[in-house]
Amino acid sequence: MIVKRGMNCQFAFSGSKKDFMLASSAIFRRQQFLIRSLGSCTNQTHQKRMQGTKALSGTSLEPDAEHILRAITPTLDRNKHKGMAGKIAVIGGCREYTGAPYFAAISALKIGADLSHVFCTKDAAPVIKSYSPELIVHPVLEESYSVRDQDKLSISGKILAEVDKWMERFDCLVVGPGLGRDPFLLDCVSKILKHARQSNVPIVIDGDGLFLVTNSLDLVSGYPLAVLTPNVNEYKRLIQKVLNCEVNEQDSHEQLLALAKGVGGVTILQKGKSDLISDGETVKSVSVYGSPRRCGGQGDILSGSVAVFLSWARQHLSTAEGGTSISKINPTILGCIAGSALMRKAASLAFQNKKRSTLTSDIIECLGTSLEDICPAC
Ligand SMILES: NC(=O)C1=CN([C@@H]2O[C@H](COP(=O)(O)OP(=O)(O)OC[C@H]3O[C@@H](n4cnc5c(N)ncnc54)[C@H](OP(=O)(O)O)[C@@H]3O)[C@@H](O)[C@H]2O)[C@@H](O)CC1
Ligand SMILES: Nc1ncnc2c1ncn2[C@@H]1O[C@H](COP(=O)(O)OP(=O)(O)OP(=O)(O)O)[C@@H](O)[C@H]1O
Ligand SMILES: [Mg+2]
Repeated sequence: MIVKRGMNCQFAFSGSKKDFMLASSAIFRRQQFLIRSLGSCTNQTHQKRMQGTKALSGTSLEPDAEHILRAITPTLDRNKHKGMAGKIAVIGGCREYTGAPYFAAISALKIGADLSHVFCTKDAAPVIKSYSPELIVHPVLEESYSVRDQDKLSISGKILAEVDKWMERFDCLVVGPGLGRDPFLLDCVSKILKHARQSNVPIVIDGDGLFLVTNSLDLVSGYPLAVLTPNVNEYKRLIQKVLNCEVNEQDSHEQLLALAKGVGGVTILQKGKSDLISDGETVKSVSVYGSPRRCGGQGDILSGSVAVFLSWARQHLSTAEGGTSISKINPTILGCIAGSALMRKAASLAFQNKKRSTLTSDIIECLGTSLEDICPAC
């Protein structure tokens, strides 16, 4: 029996010494937990207050992501026509991977883009179409095994022409989810990247797209509308290639800044426990609590989300009258902050509902509610 005497927590205890130790250590742990919780509440309140004043000033590391989400998400207006809320294209999807391009493309729609295209290999297309009738799927890419050497030049020309027909209409490309690493296919995608760049179309590069650009940095170097979204492995490869050293976790901000500068000022979103974002000028961090589930495909949701928010940020900045509080921030950075914060909020919500069985599709189902919470549609 435990009797609590007053506030100083002394106990009358009947039982063995071992029982007493166990019980008191449990109480001690509970007390510590409460103290930590109080501390973190105070910290959070303090942090919120700080965010209110500093978040958008460019000096704060952790920006007010909700404010950014509210500012850049377009209103729903009956005068708008189809396409005005964003047209996104994902270049990815091969024999092995059909989930990744689907996750990226459907996430873009679930957040609020009007049209989402997927350019994938011929084998992957019927599979991706069967996941969703909402996606516009182009079975245009080819892998080496299906192309004779003598046909490569003409086929690559046809692929490029097919993508070019659409290029100028897209607000953003996502290149790489489930793309695979076939050399002929990657060669065609290099050409698509060059055309996108010539047309000033923003590009989010993820997954195997990062494998491609890490080996051919010229494809993105110096292009301010390029966003790279590396995971731990992809980041390591980029650091080795660009800075010729190993990842340094002690100086992670400085190293990310140097990496983004080293690739000519592209924006890099380094995914992890906290997401770190830099364009070579500034570093921002998104640490909104996400989910402890690490199922595959969450990076794909992120790349589709960043594509939408980056398009919306550009649209917002081009139409905003005078200086809004975020008008001086690079739209690629705004897109990354918004995409990362929403993805993490949705992951947290999905985990509350599904716990260990949380899957990527559960997180996608929470994207709408999570955005609605921050930024109601009406
Ligand atoms: N459903 C689908 O279609 C999906 C398809 N996807 C597509 O797959 C393609 C390849 O992408 P990727 O992410 O598997 O390749 P990459 O980063 O080289 O990792 C390879 C290996 O590295 C390891 N590893 C990974 N993270 C680590 C970490 N944090 N810390 C330590 N180790 C870590 C881990 O190896 P392991 O633990 O098994 O040794 C992992 O298996 C790409 O196109 C992508 O879009 C995915 O989007 C998922 C959903
Ligand atoms: N340790 C972590 N804690 C919380 N969130 C994390 C953690 N690691 C990654 N994330 C979040 O999960 C998302 C996907 O990151 P991840 O590193 O899993 O990408 P990925 O490996 O490219 O995923 P994919 O399986 O789609 O290829 C990011 O938004 C990131 O913020
Ligand atoms: Mg990935």
